[in-house]
Amino acid sequence: MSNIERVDVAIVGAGTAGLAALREIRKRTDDFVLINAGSYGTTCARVGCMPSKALIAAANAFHARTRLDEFGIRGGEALVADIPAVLHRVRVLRDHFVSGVLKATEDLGSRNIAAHARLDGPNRLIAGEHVIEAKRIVLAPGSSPIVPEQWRAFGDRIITSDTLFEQKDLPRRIGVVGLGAIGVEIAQALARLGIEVYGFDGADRIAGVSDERIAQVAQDLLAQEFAIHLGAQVELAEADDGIEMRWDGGNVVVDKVIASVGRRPNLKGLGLDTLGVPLDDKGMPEVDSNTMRIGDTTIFLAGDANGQRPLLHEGADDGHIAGLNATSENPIHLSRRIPLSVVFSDPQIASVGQRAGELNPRTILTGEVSFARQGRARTMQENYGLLRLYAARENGRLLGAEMVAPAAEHMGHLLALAIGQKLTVHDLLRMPFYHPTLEEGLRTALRMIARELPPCSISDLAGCGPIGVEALE
Ligand SMILES: Cc1cc2nc3c(=O)[nH]c(=O)nc-3n(C[C@H](O)[C@H](O)[C@H](O)COP(=O)(O)OP(=O)(O)OC[C@H]3O[C@@H](n4cnc5c(N)ncnc54)[C@H](O)[C@@H]3O)c2cc1C
Ligand SMILES: NC(=O)c1ccc[n+]([C@@H]2O[C@H](COP(=O)([O-])OP(=O)(O)OC[C@H]3O[C@@H](n4cnc5c(N)ncnc54)[C@H](O)[C@@H]3O)[C@@H](O)[C@H]2O)c1
Repeated sequence: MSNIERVDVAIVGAGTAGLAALREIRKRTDDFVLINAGSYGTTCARVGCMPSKALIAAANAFHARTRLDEFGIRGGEALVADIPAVLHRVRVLRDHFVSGVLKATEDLGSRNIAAHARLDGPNRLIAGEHVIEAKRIVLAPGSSPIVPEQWRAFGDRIITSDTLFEQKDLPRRIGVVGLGAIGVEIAQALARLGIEVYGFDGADRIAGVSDERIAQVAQDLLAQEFAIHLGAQVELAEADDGIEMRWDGGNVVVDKVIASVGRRPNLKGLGLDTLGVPLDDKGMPEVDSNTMRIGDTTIFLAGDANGQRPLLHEGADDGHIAGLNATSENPIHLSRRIPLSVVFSDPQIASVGQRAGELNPRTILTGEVSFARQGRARTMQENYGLLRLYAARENGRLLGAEMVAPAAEHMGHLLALAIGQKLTVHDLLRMPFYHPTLEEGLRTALRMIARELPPCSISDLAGCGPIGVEALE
């Protein structure tokens, strides 16, 4: 072991959260080290957000052929998905995104240590040959896919998001266990590329949707593309021609199984037990989400590793807050953004603000729109899905929304702004709704709530009732 190295700040993990912390820390001090185990380039760019979206885009492009006939365009059935080429493109894009991320650390020299770090008390880290004493420490070690122990016997026939994008080709039949964000996105993409997909979830709703109606519509739509079994406990067994998936109610043989049953914070071996703070049964300390501080220590836990909001933009915010606090004398408390999540299925599944399950049905008004007959959605042949808005009964303030809808990513952002600005349904109805747009569907849902509220003036323009002509609504 070398001598003790003393620094102001040590960052553990060069993922999105760690790099966001690094950006803040570099503005204030050069006296830091960054320690990263394994590959650089971040989970998001290497094996997460970006390669998954590249795969989804290819799948959606191929799937478009199934609607061409209805547009009057012939010959779509002759198109072929060249899976190795699809996967190659995913990796080319992935490499491009990773190379962009690598620039953030290339000039760090000896301040960048490639090693696994563990705490050895509140201010000390052991990282390979290095012993580092730091006044403040930002821990941002991320999370890893969970693979049930008994499945490990199936070797590389069990795929996770860590290995999916490395595949050179894909087999004919794939089981997907866990239909959260990852499972839903990947299962639909693979099905659209022509693979027989069998999806399972132990819960009774997909993609963590809390609104029962939205969950049902999402499930019905996705079930048109691949088999969905909910409330299913799946067991795997060796079969002559693959892996047999058994559940209460049936069995099917597949070639490979994707484990998408969640991700676990990388806390094992991190030495949190040396901090002298209470840990819960998962080994997680209490973390203040406005400072990212662990208890009253000088240690900050950011990103997926704290298990609070395992999303890219939230991890970046965590890192930013942790980086600020790791270089500040007095704690800086920052408020968090309006919750927003988007699952990139087609249609997209999104939630913004408070979810149905978090609200008291007696104190809210609900408005909804089905996109089945919505004008613009019909012109694009994307006329499916449902959006539900929740507003406070007492004053019409928008509280949240859940949706499975075309362009949900855009409506989700618009609604997040409205909720953040504490706008009411009447305020929203005063904005222009261009014709013909999907946002006109949003207006329908807003009007539904407005009808339950006392009128706010003689006319709030868009709030006046529907015209009653489908193509104009
Ligand atoms: C398939 C997939 C798709 C996703 N899609 C989206 C999406 O569309 N939108 C979205 O918002 N989010 C998405 N996410 C989630 C998003 O990728 C994560 O929330 C985000 O990448 C977490 O960043 P992080 O900095 O916490 O962790 P990471 O980026 O994983 O960084 C952690 C780093 O710490 C290192 N490390 C771990 N332990 C140690 C240690 N002891 N010592 C030193 N280094 C260590 C790791 O090797 C890693 O380099 C997706 C995730 C996956 C897997
Ligand atoms: N578009 C996005 O924003 C996006 C995309 C992918 C991932 N992510 C992030 O990555 C994180 C991890 O995603 P994920 O989908 O792996 O986790 P998740 O926790 O969202 O979903 C896991 C699913 O697996 C199910 N499950 C758990 N154990 C099971 C079992 N034994 N059998 C059957 N089903 C089981 C759960 O009921 C749940 O529906 C998410 O929390 C999300 O924040 C986000």
